[in-house]
Amino acid sequence: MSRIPITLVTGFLGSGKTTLIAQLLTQPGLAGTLVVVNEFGVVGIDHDLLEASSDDTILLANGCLCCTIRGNLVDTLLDVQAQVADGRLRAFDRVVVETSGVADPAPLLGFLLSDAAVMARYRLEQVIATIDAVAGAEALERHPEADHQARVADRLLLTKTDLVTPAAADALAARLRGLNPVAPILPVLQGQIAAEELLGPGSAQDATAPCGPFCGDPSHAHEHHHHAERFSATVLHATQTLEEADIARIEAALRAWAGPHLLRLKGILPLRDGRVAILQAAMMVVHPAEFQPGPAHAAGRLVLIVEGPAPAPLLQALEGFGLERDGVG
Ligand SMILES: Nc1nc2c(ncn2[C@@H]2O[C@H](COP(=O)(O)OP(=O)(O)OP(=O)(O)O)[C@@H](O)[C@H]2O)c(=O)[nH]1
Repeated sequence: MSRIPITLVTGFLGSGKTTLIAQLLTQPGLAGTLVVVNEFGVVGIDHDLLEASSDDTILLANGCLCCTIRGNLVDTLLDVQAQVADGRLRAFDRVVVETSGVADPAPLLGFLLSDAAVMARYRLEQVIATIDAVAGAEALERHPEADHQARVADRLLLTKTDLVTPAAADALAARLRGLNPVAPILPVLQGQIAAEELLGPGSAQDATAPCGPFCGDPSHAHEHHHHAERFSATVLHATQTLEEADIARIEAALRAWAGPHLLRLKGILPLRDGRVAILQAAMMVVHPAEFQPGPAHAAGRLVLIVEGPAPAPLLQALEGFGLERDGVG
């Protein structure tokens, strides 16, 4: 059974998460989506769109399902699977989770990645953050949650650019690039974006993104480390293919070091046998590596987002596997 991809949509209060998701749901490709939201109705669902409901899960006319988080996200994700299994809920092939605007997504990623039952049925595809061009800079300044949301995202969506000058939007984009040098920044008006542009394999596996976490173009002057910042983003390039046993050793090195200082780690490492190993971690959780058939000439990358500078002993250990730091911190 193939695992169901999860896209986490994070972003500060009022930054346009609901607008984005509601717009995505109108697109035919997303008909089999289950949307999980924090509060009933936050997806702004027009009641005409509602077709049926079971417990607190509602079926929208376009075929999407929408449910509210009961207890915690892990319980909800397992519960909806149980509902599908016993026929109470129609099957779904994608999950979009709208997190609370004030939630720090890093612990949430940790919970997801650490739950074996969830990870057996689902896979974390990507994290999208909406950043409000009007209020975003202040939110980043005042709220560590907003800062974390921007740092851990695979894609940053700059919303409400119609309400600010191009110079202000550029200044915020530059700031975001400083916080998260590896995520592409996409301006989105009223949530209007083609699902294909946004969803899909996710950056951890998306070696072809124009300038994503795995941007390999040396002409892109990413600033990967910021001494003045509390956090650093470090990108390591794979200079060689690896054996499965090497991946186990890399996981062990990461486990020895993971902790609350680790906001997020994502990696795609090519193996000698043509597969790739996908690594993901957040906080103290290092999810067991997943092995997939790799795209030909997959460019291996590992991105570390940590509080403080990336620890030298870990970088040294990773260097032993041919993972070389991209740029100087
Ligand atoms: N002008 C303008 N308004 C927008 C845009 N995107 C969203 N909005 C408006 O911003 C307001 C907040 O958007 P929401 O989608 O509810 O934001 P949210 O992140 O889901 O908010 P919370 O659920 O409170 O965290 C709504 O009134 C939207 O219509 C945009 O690109 N331009």
